[in-house]
Amino acid sequence: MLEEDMEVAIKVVVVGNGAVGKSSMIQRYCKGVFTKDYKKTIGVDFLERPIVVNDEEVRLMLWDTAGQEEFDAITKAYYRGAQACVLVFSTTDRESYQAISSWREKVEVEVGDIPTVLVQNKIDLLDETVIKNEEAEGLAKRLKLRFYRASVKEDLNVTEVFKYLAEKYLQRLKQQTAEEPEVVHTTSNKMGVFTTTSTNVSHQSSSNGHEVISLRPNKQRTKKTKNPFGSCSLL
Ligand SMILES: Nc1nc2c(ncn2[C@@H]2O[C@H](COP(=O)(O)OP(=O)(O)OP(=O)(O)O)[C@@H](O)[C@H]2O)c(=O)[nH]1
Repeated sequence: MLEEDMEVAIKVVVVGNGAVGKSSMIQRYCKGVFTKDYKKTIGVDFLERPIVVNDEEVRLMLWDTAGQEEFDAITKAYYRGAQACVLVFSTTDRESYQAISSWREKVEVEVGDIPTVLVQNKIDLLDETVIKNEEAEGLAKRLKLRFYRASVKEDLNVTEVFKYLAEKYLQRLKQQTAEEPEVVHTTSNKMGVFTTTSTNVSHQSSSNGHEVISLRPNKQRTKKTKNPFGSCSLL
């Protein structure tokens, strides 16, 4: 167990070329909806969803970054403090597949090696695929990443992606805590990107610079989480 009665918040960045389905994935996961309209993300959006992983309460904070290079300067700033990453490409867009390594580098430069997953979205459009299965699997192997084929439209494998990342993150966190229990200390200003105003928040940083935001229990909030989408909010 992590510290009892603490809730861990994990900042997850979702990155990849424009129109691969990043916003749709986050909307699907946090709100349970899918829209056919394409609305280009300007800069960064953010939604959250609480989940329970191995009996731990975890709050996933999902950062939706713009895929267009014109927004690179803005989005890079938001990678800082990220604790997990989803790299997305589309079944019908070869360029988005070819760009994956460079997206990974952009994130790594800012935050180092964090739990990361590779997602091929839009597999409902497999008839129109421009990427062979072996190619996608080869990429995952080269990058040493868990690989999911998903369809946000059909709600295939979306939950699994985020569950995997949360598990992987908690696993690393426990390893670090077990190896170096004395280095968990409180910081006050590192996580400026989290705009929560709760007085029950404490920020912690572990030895490798990964950030842990622990939210002390807020009875009102934890009691009304029966609907997993109920407490999603767009900031
Ligand atoms: N067929 C199909 N279409 C999808 C799927 N996921 C997303 N789309 C569509 O793809 C288009 C782009 O989706 P977005 O979620 O806006 O893409 P994005 O990656 O956030 O794009 P940027 O904001 O430009 O970075 C929209 O028209 C979505 O409806 C899917 O699984 N299958």
